[in-house]
Amino acid sequence: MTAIDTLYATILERRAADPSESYVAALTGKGRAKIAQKVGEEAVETALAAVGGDRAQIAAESADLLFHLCVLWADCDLSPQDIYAVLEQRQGRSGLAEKASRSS
Ligand SMILES: N=c1c2ncn([C@@H]3O[C@H](COP(=O)(O)OP(=O)(O)OP(=O)(O)O)[C@@H](O)[C@H]3O)c2ncn1[C@@H]1O[C@H](COP(=O)(O)O)[C@@H](O)[C@H]1O
Repeated sequence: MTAIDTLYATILERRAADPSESYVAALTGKGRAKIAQKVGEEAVETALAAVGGDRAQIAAESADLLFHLCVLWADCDLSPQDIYAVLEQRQGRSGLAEKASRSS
């Protein structure tokens, strides 16, 4: 099990928790648009940290991003395995071939 699988399992458990005791439950209760907004904010913070070049900050922002992405997947009824399956389908294919297939 990867750290993402473990985190995702925790998120599934916490979705139905008391929102006053659980960030996952509180954010989930605000709806998918709010979760998606948080993913966007954390992605920007990760990108800005990368430009700044502080490796510890990049790692911390990346962890925030992955966490919020997992909350979003859970809300969309997608599991990490669904994402891994897409990544595995792309394994061994050139990124340029992938790009060409998307634009055709
Ligand atoms: N990995 C995380 C994790 N990463 C980040 N965060 C929270 O994500 C929030 C987002 O950070 P921001 O700086 O954007 O803060 P904010 O101002 O509080 O956010 P908003 O008010 O805008 O929503 C912070 O409150 C962090 O604590 C996390 N909260 C929970 N987890 C994991 O989820 C598990 C369940 O958490 P609870 O649901 O709180 O029990 C925990 O045990 C952890 O394993």
